[in-house]
Amino acid sequence: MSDEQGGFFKGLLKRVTGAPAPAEPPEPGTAPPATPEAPGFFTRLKNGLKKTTDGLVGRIDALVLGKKEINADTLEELEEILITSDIGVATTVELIRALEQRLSRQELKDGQALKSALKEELLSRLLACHQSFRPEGATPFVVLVVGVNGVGKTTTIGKLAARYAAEGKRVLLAAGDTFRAAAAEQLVVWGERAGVEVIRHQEGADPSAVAFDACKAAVARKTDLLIIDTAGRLHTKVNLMEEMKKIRRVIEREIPGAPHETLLVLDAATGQNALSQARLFKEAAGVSGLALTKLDGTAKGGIIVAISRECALPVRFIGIGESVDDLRDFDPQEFVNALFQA
Ligand SMILES: Nc1nc2c(ncn2[C@@H]2O[C@H](COP(=O)(O)OP(=O)(O)OP(=O)(O)O)[C@@H](O)[C@H]2O)c(=O)[nH]1
Repeated sequence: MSDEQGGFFKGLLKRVTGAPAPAEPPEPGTAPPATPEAPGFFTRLKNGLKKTTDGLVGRIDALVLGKKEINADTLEELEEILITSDIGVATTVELIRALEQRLSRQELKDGQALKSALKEELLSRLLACHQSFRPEGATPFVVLVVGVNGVGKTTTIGKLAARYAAEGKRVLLAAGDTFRAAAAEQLVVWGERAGVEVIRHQEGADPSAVAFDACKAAVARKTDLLIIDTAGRLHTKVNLMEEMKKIRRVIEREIPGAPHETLLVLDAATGQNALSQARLFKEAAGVSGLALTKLDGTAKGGIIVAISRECALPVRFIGIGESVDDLRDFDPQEFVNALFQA
């Protein structure tokens, strides 16, 4: 079993066996203990972003602590913090320029004002290219999911299938990753859990043939949402990129206007690497939206700002854990609030 499979099945096992033990009955005459509420998504988001918060906001706090005034030197030090928090050089330069202007307008009186100004500037950049994912306006609505291996594509598809099936949509999955039999198995497990069918072929089959069959089946079954997985292909392999173009051509021919979304899945923990994958895939694969996974447990969450700003692509979803409800619509306001632990 590969590490990825191992991780997947371990995650599954954890979920299966991780149910809390039945509570002891309360002592006679005592009130039953209050059942702790499962933490809400915002709390989980805050917890998930903790490392990024510590690395970014924590260092800003340390920078301004005890400072009587914010000046050009403070902004220079802030520049270094932003760059090393994976916000990216281009976006950092832009942010620092905006803060310099605020400084010259005497708007940055103290550390708190600096933090608030930075929060506003980050938010406005995230909002500039924000657009939520709405699988509407076409039946079937076809989503092609791309990205290098191990970033969380299959998991993301599984989570989306579960969510939209629960909303009452007719969902169909296609196991276009025919390079690894385990990839299709993994998708089938997610499909079973969500009560969603999976179109799959033998290992080594032509992924375009899977896409073709899936499109035909989706039209025949009046599916609302068809999600097509692809192999974890490396952007350096030209032939694999060509194959992705072939899959697109097949989909376009079968369902005019499709794919309606080409979702690039990126592992946030890979930082600058995720940014270069986004640049390459954007051109080669016609990416229209992004899913940033594994924001939990990484200090590199700032990459979300760099990617959405520098690639001008909307972040549709963020992943903050392995369980089914750890994939959420990306909400810029909620994200910056969680980042600044507001
Ligand atoms: N902590 C955390 N783990 C995640 C998240 N999303 C996915 N994972 C884990 O990342 C690992 C890889 O996920 P997969 O979905 O198998 O990745 P993939 O891109 O489909 O990989 P290939 O099938 O090899 O192409 C699994 O162990 C997932 O449980 C997330 O948001 N947070």
